[in-house]
Amino acid sequence: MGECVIVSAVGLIDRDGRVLLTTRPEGKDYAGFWEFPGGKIEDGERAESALVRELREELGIRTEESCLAPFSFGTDSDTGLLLLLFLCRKWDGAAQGLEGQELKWVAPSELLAHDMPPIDRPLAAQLRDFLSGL
Ligand SMILES: Nc1nc2c([nH]c(=O)n2[C@H]2C[C@H](O)[C@@H](COP(=O)(O)OP(=O)(O)OP(=O)(O)O)O2)c(=O)[nH]1
Repeated sequence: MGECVIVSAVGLIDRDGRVLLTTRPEGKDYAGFWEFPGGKIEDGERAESALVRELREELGIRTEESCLAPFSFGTDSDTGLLLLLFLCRKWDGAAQGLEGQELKWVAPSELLAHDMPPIDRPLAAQLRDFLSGL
């Protein structure tokens, strides 16, 4: 049994109700797949501070822990990955792909039309339903 890797990720929701997806960089797991921005939580780090840090490093936007609302989580039994998905509607700055990743603001109904790692698909479906008021 391998280690549990915990990842914090976020559904950033803009004023039009669209969600930001970004591509996974070349050379990493699931390269080219669409994902929610975020990354691994470092030793001793809180889930929310990891996200605030990742959003600054990867997208150049600033947010605060109090702007991150826990939404859902998913697990991958093959890899032991635990993905914590937060939602955020408030940040400063315009998101840019600082690590060469592509960015796309996606309508909730279009989320599942994107290739995503398996752990993301049920989360994307929940998010679509939540944003559509189902
Ligand atoms: N950020 C993010 N990672 C995801 C998602 N879905 C999913 O399976 N993952 C996986 C891919 C990776 O195995 C892991 C995240 O690791 P990462 O590569 O982004 O983390 P990191 O920036 O700390 O990377 P590194 O230290 O390994 O370079 O979670 C998702 O929606 N967002």
